Amino acid sequence: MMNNSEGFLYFLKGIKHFYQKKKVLSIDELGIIPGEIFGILGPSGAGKSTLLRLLNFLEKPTYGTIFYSGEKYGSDYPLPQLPVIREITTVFQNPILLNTTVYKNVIYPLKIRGMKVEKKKVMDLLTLVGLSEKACSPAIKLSGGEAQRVALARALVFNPRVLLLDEPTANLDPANISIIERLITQTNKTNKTTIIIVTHNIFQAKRLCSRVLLLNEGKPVELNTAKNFFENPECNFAKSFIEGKIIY
Ligand SMILES: Nc1ncnc2c1ncn2[C@@H]1O[C@H](COP(=O)(O)OP(=O)(O)OP(=O)(O)O)[C@@H](O)[C@H]1O
Repeated sequence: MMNNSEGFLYFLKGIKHFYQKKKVLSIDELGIIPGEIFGILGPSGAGKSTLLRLLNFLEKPTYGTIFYSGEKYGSDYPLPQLPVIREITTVFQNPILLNTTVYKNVIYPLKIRGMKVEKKKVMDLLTLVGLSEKACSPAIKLSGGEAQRVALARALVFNPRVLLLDEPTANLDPANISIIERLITQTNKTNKTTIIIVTHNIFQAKRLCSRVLLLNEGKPVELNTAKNFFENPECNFAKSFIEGKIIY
């Protein structure tokens, strides 16, 4: 099969995804560049979370192929094996924490991967998210913003190759948003982590992303550099979306 996947970490080709008989995603071609921060925008129900689920290989697309790191996965191929899946991690909007301490939550991914736990590194990470003093506190007693920061620390502790973020700062106050955004940028710069973020917050996308994709009703409407998208969008739908005129 001919493809243009070269140079991309992910390359989606002929993706169509259905829930029951409803087509919720339809993407002819989409490449994600290694080391970029890629934003997925769009009204509610546009298919953003579905796209993230496919990128995390939580489910197979109904049709089409996902090239990841040069290998083919998708409707005609099996899902990746555990070592590949474990390179990728998702932080959800309402993370589920284990009913134990903050510290044990953060080291959990190291344990299941059989990786060494270096206490100092874990504590440094907790300091970065402003939670070193709560390392021994039960995770269930945390506020929403604190829980979200633990979830991010837990995602970053094993230095993932891909970090998928689904509305990571929805419902958080500006202080928490800024801690999380700083860590996202820093992780991308320091570790060259490829980061794909779904956000309703166009200002956040503008602050963080190198490129953005605008989805509507499961289809790409505009794919552009963040700079061009926000300063000079190509299509009217994007213009209206940025101006907050899309009602959803
Ligand atoms: N498990 C599922 N079963 C059936 N339909 C689903 C399922 N998950 C999502 N959908 C439908 O697929 C469509 C896309 O949903 P998705 O959650 O990907 O949108 P979204 O852009 O992330 O929306 P939001 O911004 O509201 O989170 C919606 O119409 C939704 O109702």
